[in-house]
Amino acid sequence: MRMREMILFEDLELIMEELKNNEAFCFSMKNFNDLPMPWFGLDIGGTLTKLVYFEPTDHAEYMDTEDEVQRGKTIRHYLVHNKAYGETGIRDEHLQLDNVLINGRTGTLHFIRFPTERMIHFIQLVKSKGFAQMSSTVCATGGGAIKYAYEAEAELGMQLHKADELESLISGIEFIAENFADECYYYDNPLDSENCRKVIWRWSSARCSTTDSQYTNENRAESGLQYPYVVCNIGSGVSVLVVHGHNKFQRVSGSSIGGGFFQGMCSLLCNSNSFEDSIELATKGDNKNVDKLVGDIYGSSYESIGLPYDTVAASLGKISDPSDREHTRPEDLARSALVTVANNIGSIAFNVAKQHGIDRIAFVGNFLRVNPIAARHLAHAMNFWSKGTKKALFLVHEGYFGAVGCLDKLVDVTEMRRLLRSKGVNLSTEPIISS
Ligand SMILES: Nc1ncnc2c1ncn2[C@@H]1O[C@H](COP(=O)(O)OP(=O)(O)OP(=O)(O)O)[C@@H](O)[C@H]1O
Ligand SMILES: CC(C)(CO)[C@@H](O)C(=O)NCCC(=O)O
Repeated sequence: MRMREMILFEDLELIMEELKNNEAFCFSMKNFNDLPMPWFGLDIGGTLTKLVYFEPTDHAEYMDTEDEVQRGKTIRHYLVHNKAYGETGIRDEHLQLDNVLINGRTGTLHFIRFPTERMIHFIQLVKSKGFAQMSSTVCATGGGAIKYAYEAEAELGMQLHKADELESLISGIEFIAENFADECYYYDNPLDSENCRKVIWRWSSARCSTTDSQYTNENRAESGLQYPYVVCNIGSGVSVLVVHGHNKFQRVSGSSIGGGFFQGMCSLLCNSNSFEDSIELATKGDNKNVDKLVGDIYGSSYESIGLPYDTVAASLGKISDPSDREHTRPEDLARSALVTVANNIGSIAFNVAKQHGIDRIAFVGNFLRVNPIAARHLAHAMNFWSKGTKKALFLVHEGYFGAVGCLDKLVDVTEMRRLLRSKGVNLSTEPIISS
């Protein structure tokens, strides 16, 4: 088991080195030759579980077994024909990606999410629908891949291919952003309601070109997320990573004031029952009614240190007196919670980017789902504090990169097999070495 994880996640170069230097180094590719269709990537997070289903569309070319084709049909019937599963499962149809090439196979990526608190129920559902008996490849990441491993593996009688959540996150970002030109965007004039525009940011080409009317087609969007770049993942909690190259990254900072904190605050302060309700409230609110601004303290900007009049000086600073509570609107409180979380994360991400001399910061995670207010605040904060030198980038598939990335680990395996064969290395078909 250990050996399999090593092969899956260690750097390919390292394995090649090992093989060159140690003739006795022998391992089995049996398990990798045999990655039965269909493939699933599962990211079991602190709040949401993200399920990515890769549906092959090239059966004829690959002569999949009748069994595999049949399994595909059964899963399609349940997963792809529905947009909602029970009361809490949702398929994000607008994110579906067709003609994706993974591990040498072409197919469609489907994106599904449900609350992690339903995980045990999900395992039971998979069992009751008979999906567990079907041979398939399930890659899993996120804290829940460890926490629920026993239940999943014992109840379903299948083995999860486990992957580290941050490795998967970066792999997923790079895989999607390299393959889908319209994935990445930034905001021009983020806090200007009249002139705010989303602009596509090309990962690798020098030109921005799109026909999608929601985006402007500006040729001045130059190059995309080249190395190094910062990733700020805003899930339940926040992780900030510096990425120096392929498979080379470091988690340099984090914060517990993230998406979980926002929803917790809205639940307490505004009786909000869901993230969507909290966002709706925040959209109607004005944080200036409850937050104390620099202008409220100075009567103007604090120019000598560059703090504008409308910068929040103290979150919730206008409602410290108990008598203020009666007049406080839930909408304003929700907006304040949103802006506070966004500003705090913006400040951490900016300091990381500054400390490491990096200009591009990609913000991802489901806190940004249906949440342009937070994204625009982050964009403004990066722009303002860096005097326009650092850019906040956003990605369309927001919270799904971990799930895609753990699937994408299969690509490395195929690539490794190809490389080893090209070097004339004979692979053993003995069972995998453990230890
Ligand atoms: N439908 C939703 N239900 C609950 N939270 C949602 C929903 N949509 C967006 N969110 C926000 O997304 C956050 C979770 O984001 P994400 O799925 O990226 O993280 P996670 O993987 O659950 O957490 P972590 O990475 O910290 O383990 C929530 O805390 C909430 O702020
Ligand atoms: C614990 C994880 C990595 C789980 O995804 C995430 O929730 C997180 O980064 N939380 C913030 C922890 C911190 O304060 O650094």
